[in-house]
This record gives sequence, structure tokens and C-alpha cells, in this order.
Amino acid sequence: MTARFEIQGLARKLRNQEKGGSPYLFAEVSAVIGQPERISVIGASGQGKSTLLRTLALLESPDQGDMIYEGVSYRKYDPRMWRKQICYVAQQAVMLPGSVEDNLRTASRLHGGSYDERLASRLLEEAMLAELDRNKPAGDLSGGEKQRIALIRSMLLRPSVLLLDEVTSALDRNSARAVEQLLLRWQAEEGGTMIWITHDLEQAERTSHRTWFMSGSTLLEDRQTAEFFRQPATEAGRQFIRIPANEATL
Ligand SMILES: Nc1ncnc2c1ncn2[C@@H]1O[C@H](COP(=O)(O)OP(=O)(O)OP(=O)(O)O)[C@@H](O)[C@H]1O
Repeated sequence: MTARFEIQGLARKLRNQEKGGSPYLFAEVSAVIGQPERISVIGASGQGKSTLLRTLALLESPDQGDMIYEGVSYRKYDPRMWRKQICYVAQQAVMLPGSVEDNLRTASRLHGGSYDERLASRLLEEAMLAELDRNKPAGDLSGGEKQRIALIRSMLLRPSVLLLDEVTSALDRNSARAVEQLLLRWQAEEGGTMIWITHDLEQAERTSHRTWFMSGSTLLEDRQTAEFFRQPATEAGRQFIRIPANEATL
């Protein structure tokens, strides 16, 4: 089977390397995504998770390695076309100028697609934003509202790979659960891949089949989620999810 999305030996160098330390924020990151998948990305703060996802979306350039989407290297892609397929949703949502409605429409317009009004209304409702005044200036929204509008704005592009950077971090528990359900439904219907950074390990277990654990400047474990949480393969993984070494094999 041809891989849909393949990452080969991806590396990002540190701009200011500390003496004696690794010259890389991350290196030798390789993975194959052969079919639509739900992947969670976990690891301690500062391991380069956001930078990895931003690199996958070509918002930053890799210093080494390759990324191949449906058989074509990123080097041969128009970055705009790449980002339409592989779309990054930031933790700190940035609103475009104008109203909520302008924000929802602009992404489709910028990417040369048509605006799907019905899908927009459905996603707003599922994200518990049905009552939101779409004429309101987007800059006046709360942090949690902005986060959901930014997510929906990206989903309206129907990307094949959705890169989610802690997209429920500003939400209360009910809204976060609603967004989880929205994303799970979307993935089941659209058949796309989600790669989702989260610091909420229960959320990772609930929402993903596969887990990437970043540690020691690389993708240290790439495992089925259930297996990873039952028995990490590395001491760093065990410590991260706090399983004592003598219990991990039980
Ligand atoms: N090329 C680079 N050189 C030096 N520092 C960098 C580079 N790219 C990113 N950083 C810094 O490295 C740190 C970790 O990056 P990043 O935000 O990707 O980690 P993270 O694992 O997502 O962290 P968190 O879980 O706290 O969000 C950040 O302080 C970031 O500014």
C-alpha cells in the first residue's frame, strides 16, 4: 500500500545550541500514515511538539529530512496547496479582521474554494456555538470561542490531515467534550487524519488509535494508544505516564 503521508528523518535545528547539548530541537522523526488515522502527540513541555506540527504544515521548514504526501515530496509542492491538504490549527487562535462570518468565509476564499454554509452551521451547532452572533467582531470573542471558530474555519477547508495543537485547552469541560465529539464525527465522515497534541492523557486515550510520544529530541515511541498506555516501551514513557517500572509488565 502506498503511504498517504510519510515523514522521513525530519529534523529541526536549535537556533542557539547550548554548549554540549543536542543541536536539535528534534531529529530523526519518521512515521508512515498509510490510511486515515487519529494520532495523539504527547510529551513534556518544550519537546518540540508544536514545532513538529508547524513543520508538517510547512509553516516552518525542516532542516533535514523529507515529507511526502501522496507520493510527492513537500519540495515539489506549492506551499499553499500543501497547507490546504495539511492544515494546522494553533492553540492561540488568531482571528482575521472582521466578523465571525467573515472569518468563516475568508479561509475558503483565500484557498480558492467555495464556502459551505450548511457545514458551517452544523459545525457551529456541534461546537455549542449555535447562539453566537455571527455579525459580532471576531476580535471580541472569548478565548474559547476564538479557539472553536479557528478550528471550524480550518475544518471548512476539508483538509486531508488536520493538525490540532491543544485545540480544547481554553474550553470548559462540556465544550471540550463537544469539540472532541465534533472531531471524531468529522473524522469518521470525511475519512481524514487527525494529529492532535494534547497534555490531557485521558483525552489522548479517548480520542486516538495511535500515540506519538516525544522525548529526548525525537519521536521516541510511535505505538497503538492502548498498548502505549498499558505498557510504554521506554523508561521515559513509563515516567511520563507515571507507571513504576515493576508494574509496567504486569
Ligand atoms: N528552531 C528552534 N530553535 C530554538 N528554539 C526553538 C526552535 N523552534 C522552537 N523553539 C523553541 O523550543 C521550545 C519548544 O518548542 P515547542 O513549542 O514546539 O514545544 P512543545 O513540546 O509544543 O511545548 P508545549 O508542550 O509547552 O507547548 C519553545 O520555547 C520554542 O520557542
